[in-house]
Amino acid sequence: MDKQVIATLSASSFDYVLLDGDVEHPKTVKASSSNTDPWIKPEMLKLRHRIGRGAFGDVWLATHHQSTEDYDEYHEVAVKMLPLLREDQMKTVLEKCHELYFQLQGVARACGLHGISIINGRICIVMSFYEGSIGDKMARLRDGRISLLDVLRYGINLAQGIQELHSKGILILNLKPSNVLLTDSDQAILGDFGIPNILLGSAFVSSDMPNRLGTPNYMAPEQWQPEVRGPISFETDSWGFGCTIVEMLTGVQPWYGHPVREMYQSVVEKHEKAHIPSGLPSSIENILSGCLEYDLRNRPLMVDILTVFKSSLNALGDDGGWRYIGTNTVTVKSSSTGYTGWFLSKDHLKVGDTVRSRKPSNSCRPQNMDVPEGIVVGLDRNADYGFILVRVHGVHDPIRIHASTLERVTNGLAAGDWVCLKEENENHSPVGILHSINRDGRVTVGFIGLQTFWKGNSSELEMAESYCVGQFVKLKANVLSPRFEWPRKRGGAWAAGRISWILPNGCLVVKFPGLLTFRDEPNIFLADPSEVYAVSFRTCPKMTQKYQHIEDHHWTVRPVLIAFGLLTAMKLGMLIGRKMGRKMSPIAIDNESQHEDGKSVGNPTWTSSVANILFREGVKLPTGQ
Ligand SMILES: Nc1ncnc2c1ncn2[C@@H]1O[C@H](COP(=O)(O)OP(=O)(O)OP(=O)(O)O)[C@@H](O)[C@H]1O
Repeated sequence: MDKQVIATLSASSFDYVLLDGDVEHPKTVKASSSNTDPWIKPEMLKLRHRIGRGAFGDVWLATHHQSTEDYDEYHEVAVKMLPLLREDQMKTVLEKCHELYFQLQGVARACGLHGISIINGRICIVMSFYEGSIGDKMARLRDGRISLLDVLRYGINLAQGIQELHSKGILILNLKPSNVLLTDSDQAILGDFGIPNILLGSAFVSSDMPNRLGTPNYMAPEQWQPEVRGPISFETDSWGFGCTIVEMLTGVQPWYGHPVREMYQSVVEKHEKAHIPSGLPSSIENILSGCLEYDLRNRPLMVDILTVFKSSLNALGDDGGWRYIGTNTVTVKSSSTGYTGWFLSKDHLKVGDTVRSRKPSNSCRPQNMDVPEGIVVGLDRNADYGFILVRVHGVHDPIRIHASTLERVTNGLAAGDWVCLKEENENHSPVGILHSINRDGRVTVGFIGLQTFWKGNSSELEMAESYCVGQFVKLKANVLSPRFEWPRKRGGAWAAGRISWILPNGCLVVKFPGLLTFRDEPNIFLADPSEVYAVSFRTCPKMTQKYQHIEDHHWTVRPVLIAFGLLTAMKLGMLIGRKMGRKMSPIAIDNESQHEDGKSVGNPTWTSSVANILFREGVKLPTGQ
């Protein structure tokens, strides 16, 4: 028999007990109630009809009855009923909801949260009711497209709401037009506050509930498998925002009609993205393509989005048409370094910072180390991304250099460095990538095994071996059961693979060009950087290992080598045969002619040249010749 959850909410935590009972017909729900309590007694809620059914539960239109000695009020509310959870998950989810309730107090641009209840054993999030969403508005339009003017207006409202939640550390992870609600004054309001995140890891009673961190059409590459391809971060919402805006502009949902598996393949494996319509103002096109960058570090933050949307709205003419007001200050992607302007804008240099030349993205060695180490002594205030003055040891005058070519080094570390924890933690890979380091030493690191950033201090980290795209790697001999599947060659030895991509948590995407695969067999594998070592032609000690390394480059090496060997042997055989034939036949003919007419007997020129050839070829002449 199912158990009935009885919950008591207080400002600090939820207390709950489980009693035997029918979850569909709860007997009693005991709860404390005060002004600061999010708890709403279920009998105070009257569900009227269901508005919609989403992947993370149903939304109902309901009436909330509030009464005190002085007043009796009835409010229309929307109730999000979460899926039925297993008993052991209830407490965790209730605690998360409780925390969310207090975090959302005072947030202006997100749907108001009235409280939390439990009806029929299901956790209910009680929200303000709005007449409709952007999704509903699009559904009513003939072509489903929203005008650029309205897209910018709604986009600004939405970015403000997301920014408010981000400032409280909340990730939304479920941005889409149906989760952007519209007020009576046609303002956009954020209608979801990270419900996928609240439910992540929960065991649902119904097995068809997706254990997914969002709605597939809008999910960023790292969102599909945050522990493997993560971490999820604020920039994950930039992807969802980008998809939402593209849908508003085109009237077409990203990956519409595609099965979930195909969406995964397109976004995660093939690095595909929603199509940005052409003809947009360049600043909007630029920011949208930034939102849809595969590597989250290259995406803009909400603050960048807000700036661009606001300036683009100002640039719109009174008729809603586009008016040119200048070029965008942020470059899309630097061709020399491979970093986007959004990546570079995440850290601003200050006087006194220690800096060094920035490595090109995904490179192991710096291309030019103009500045191995220097101190910023002056900033060019006239340009956003201007030049700075750097004092370099041994150079008399400060060097004037572009800020984008430098990175800040704090306590010996810079964002992008490969690091490992001094004290190993079994929950995640020991090796990861540093994403940020504050001047006071606080760091965020992406590690395989963690869904979000590891946060700590630089004193807990040390440098680790770095990897780059193009390197060949092999599994370490002492790794008996690797974190990810790794292919073996004929004979059972681990194959060597080539790094084709590096994920933000240091996870290596490895291709095996030397592996002959058949139709459904994968040729792309993942690797934990702590479990592999780099192999190169130079470091292979023996000839056979060098050959094996070449063979690992491509599956055709062995067949081509065999074919080449056979061809050489055949050619050599034919050459010798031809030469032998040429040499033997005149002797035979001549011997015969000698017997027949005796004309050639005693021809010294012929006999000596034949003898020479035969001697060179090592053929023994019969005695007497
Ligand atoms: N506070 C609200 N007021 C009015 N309508 C709402 C409110 N919250 C959600 N809705 C509407 O209810 C419908 C269902 O919402 P719900 O969020 O459950 O579905 P979804 O967004 O499709 O899925 P998901 O569970 O992934 O969020 C949507 O059309 C949404 O616009």
